[in-house]
Amino acid sequence: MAFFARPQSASAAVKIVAPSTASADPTKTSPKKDSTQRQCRNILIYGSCKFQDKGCIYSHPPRPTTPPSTSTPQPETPTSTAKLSQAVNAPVFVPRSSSLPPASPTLSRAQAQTPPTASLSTSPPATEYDEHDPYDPNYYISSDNNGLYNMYTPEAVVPQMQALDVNPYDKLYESQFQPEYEQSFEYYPPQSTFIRQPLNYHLYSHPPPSPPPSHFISPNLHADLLLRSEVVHTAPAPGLNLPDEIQGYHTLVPLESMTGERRKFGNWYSTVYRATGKDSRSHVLRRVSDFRLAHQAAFQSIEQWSQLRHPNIVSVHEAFTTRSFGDNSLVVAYTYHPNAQTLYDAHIKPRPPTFVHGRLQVAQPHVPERTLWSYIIQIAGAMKAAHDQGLAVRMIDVTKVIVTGRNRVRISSCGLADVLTYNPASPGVSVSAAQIQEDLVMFGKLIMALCCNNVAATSNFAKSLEVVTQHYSADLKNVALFCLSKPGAHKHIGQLFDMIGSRLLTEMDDLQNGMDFLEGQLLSELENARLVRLLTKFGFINERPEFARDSRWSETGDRYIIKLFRDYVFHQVDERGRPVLSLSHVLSCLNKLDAGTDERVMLVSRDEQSVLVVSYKDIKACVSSAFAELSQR
Ligand SMILES: Nc1ncnc2c1ncn2[C@@H]1O[C@H](COP(=O)(O)OP(=O)(O)OP(=O)(O)O)[C@@H](O)[C@H]1O
Repeated sequence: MAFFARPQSASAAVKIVAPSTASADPTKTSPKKDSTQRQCRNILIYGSCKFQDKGCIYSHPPRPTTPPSTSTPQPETPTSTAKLSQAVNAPVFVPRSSSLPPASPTLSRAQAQTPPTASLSTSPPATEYDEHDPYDPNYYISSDNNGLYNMYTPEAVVPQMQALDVNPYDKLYESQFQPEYEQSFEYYPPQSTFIRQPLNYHLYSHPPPSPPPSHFISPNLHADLLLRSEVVHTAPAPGLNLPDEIQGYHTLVPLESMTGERRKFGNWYSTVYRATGKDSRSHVLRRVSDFRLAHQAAFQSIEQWSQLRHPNIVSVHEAFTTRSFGDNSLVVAYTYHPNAQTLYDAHIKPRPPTFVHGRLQVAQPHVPERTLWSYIIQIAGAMKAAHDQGLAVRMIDVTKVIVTGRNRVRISSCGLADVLTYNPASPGVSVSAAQIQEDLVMFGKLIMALCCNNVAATSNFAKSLEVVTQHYSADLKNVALFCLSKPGAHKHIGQLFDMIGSRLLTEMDDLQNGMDFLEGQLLSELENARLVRLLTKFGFINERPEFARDSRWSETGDRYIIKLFRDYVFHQVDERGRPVLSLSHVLSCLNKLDAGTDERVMLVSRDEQSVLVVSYKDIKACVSSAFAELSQR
């Protein structure tokens, strides 16, 4: 016999509690007690009973005029329909946070609340049992039918549980506990007694049959982002004798080797440092040593560059002079892009020979054309933005364009050349036509250098053009030739976009695909913070040592629900008793809990004596109220 406790509210939760053997249900009384209602066996066997008038306690119906029928008597008409229909509306669990008192999940309290009319003793008579397939624990294991699993959604589970008082164990129970006297006679209608269910582990919701969605970003992206965040924390090598602080920037770390071969920046040497600014963020300081600023007006261009924001230009913040390095230095501060490398380092720098297909090879692979087009479009876009603002880039070089992500390039060191080559004779920052043309030529040289893997590609122009023709499309060659062609009054960067029309579309497609990919990756991590918060709450609430002896804390009300839910999420076993270690199941349960969905879940106590059907919404209320209670203590 099982009970559906009468609801005290309109809660959606249904409580199903296993019966106590000490139940007072009249249907479970010993069969001996109603023996006077039963027909005497002697009547059946011999046709009469010689003890009929001498105290036989069984009933002795008058002799029939016709022989008694040998057919099996019809079972009692079940009166369960009405009772079951009441049980349908029998929710009981009310979260503690609600105004009504919670239903106790403990057996005794549940029994106290249980109206006899909702009893599962209204189960169909035994004759109906035979229509059911016998319980086969391996049935679900061997089946790969997806629809089968769908049957065990929480919605489907409740009615199934109610119908589950039919199983072959009934017979076992009967054979063990019915007196032999009654066992040998099928004449007597079987008693409606509760049969203890073996716990059906199949009724736990299974993980989805389809492969679970990924809950984490791809390992490559993860490694890339991790590296970037790690790089920010690298410490400077000792003994560099760098200033502790300059103009509010501190913790300087050089981003390039201070020794070995160094290229000149115009007539000067420059050194790039990472430094932490007043805003606690990392910045790049490009220092030009031994530069004496003659005119403060030279900083005007820096002002203008600092207002230009473009995705392919490293943002300029400020410029100043300093003697902190022991000389007269000019410093320009830029945005820091962790783990960036120059185009030179990425594609041109000679690499040590490597084994390819078992052979030692030194050949530098050519930059793929698609990548080159992407670079060209990005740099051209940056140049156009600068030119439109009346600024010339003046430093378009493979060592001054940095790669800051997958195929993502930015022009670094903008504005520096303006300060270094400031001419007081032509004040103002308006860009001259010659500088614009100069930018285009520099751009042409950069394309040639990337195509030929050689910074000095244009010094042997004919040979370089041959390489370009051999490895790249005519469109690419035309773009390089256009940039390197003679300056003209009407030659400008906008014309380049007219030449590469369809390539722009390809680049746009790639960009959007990249965005889709990143959004997908973001989506997979979207819930993680919420789940950590939830798990933290569980950690705070479950099994607190100071309440270990306080059964009111852990074994009743909200905390009990949380405890059972914790078991449901983490401590499930499969039908063979093996732990279910499905991350997908954990994440899906926790997500539903955090969302507080109306979906119901079946929680089973550890002793398998109580079953609660509770919605995630209710469990969420339990967690909130238990946590609130904790935080108020
Ligand atoms: N804004 C930036 N964010 C992060 N790293 C940068 C930034 N600007 C430059 N770097 C890095 O600093 C290092 C030095 O840059 P630099 O422009 O000096 O290149 P270089 O190849 O050393 O040229 P040069 O020999 O002229 O100094 C490079 O590794 C580059 O990737």
